[in-house]
Amino acid sequence: MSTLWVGTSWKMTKTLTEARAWAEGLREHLDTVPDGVQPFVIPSFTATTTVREILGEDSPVLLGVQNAHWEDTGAWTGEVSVPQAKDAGAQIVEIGHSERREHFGETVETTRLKVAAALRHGLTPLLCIGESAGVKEAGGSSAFILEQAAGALEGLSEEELARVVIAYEPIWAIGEKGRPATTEELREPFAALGAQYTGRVAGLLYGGSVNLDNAAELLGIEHVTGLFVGRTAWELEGYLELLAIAGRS
Ligand SMILES: O=C[C@H](O)COP(=O)(O)O
Repeated sequence: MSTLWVGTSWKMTKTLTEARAWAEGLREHLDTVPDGVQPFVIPSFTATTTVREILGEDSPVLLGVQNAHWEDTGAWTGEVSVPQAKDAGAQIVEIGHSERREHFGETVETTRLKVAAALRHGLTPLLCIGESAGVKEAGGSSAFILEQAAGALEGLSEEELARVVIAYEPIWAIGEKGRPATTEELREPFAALGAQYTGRVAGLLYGGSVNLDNAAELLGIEHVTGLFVGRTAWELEGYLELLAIAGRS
């Protein structure tokens, strides 16, 4: 059985006090992380080093950042580079989340550059893809996400591809304004992604309104090898329960 990845991005939430409490709580419960489950947490940049220090250097919990620039250094005010993220303790770089595509001009081209930068520095790119409600209604979900993925992963060798994690997060299913996807709705896009990427990438995750009631069912969809979670995992209890659910899947 392949590893099940179960992780959370905190998006733009949590003070350092809150980040500390969550990370310390997780550290205390590490013995409950089931075998075969790969936990990861992606805090705001401000909490990266704090969470790294609390979890420790050799933690089984992987640590990520929510974005990083494709250049290693330079005059890019407001940006953080992959080497800087690595220096702060990150092992994963989240790339292309729909909120970044919508609000911050992320494109297929910038996701490609960022995937390459993460790989160049030995970090795991967590590439997010997902279609809008309009694309879904027009019947174009699978073609759209395959194009996003192919564009971002263009030119990679099989060895490099094997280090990439893909998270399929339909925009219509994400966040407060989203609605949970049904397993029926997800079967076709995952079949399309699976046909291309199962066995070639490190993980094929689902994200978007994952909760304690739908997590097991989502993990049962063919080709799904993990969950990428927002709100449900922001409370540590929710995250621990998701890890336990994955352990039973
Ligand atoms: O990064 C996580 C996803 O955007 C999902 O967020 P959500 O679980 O709150 O819908």
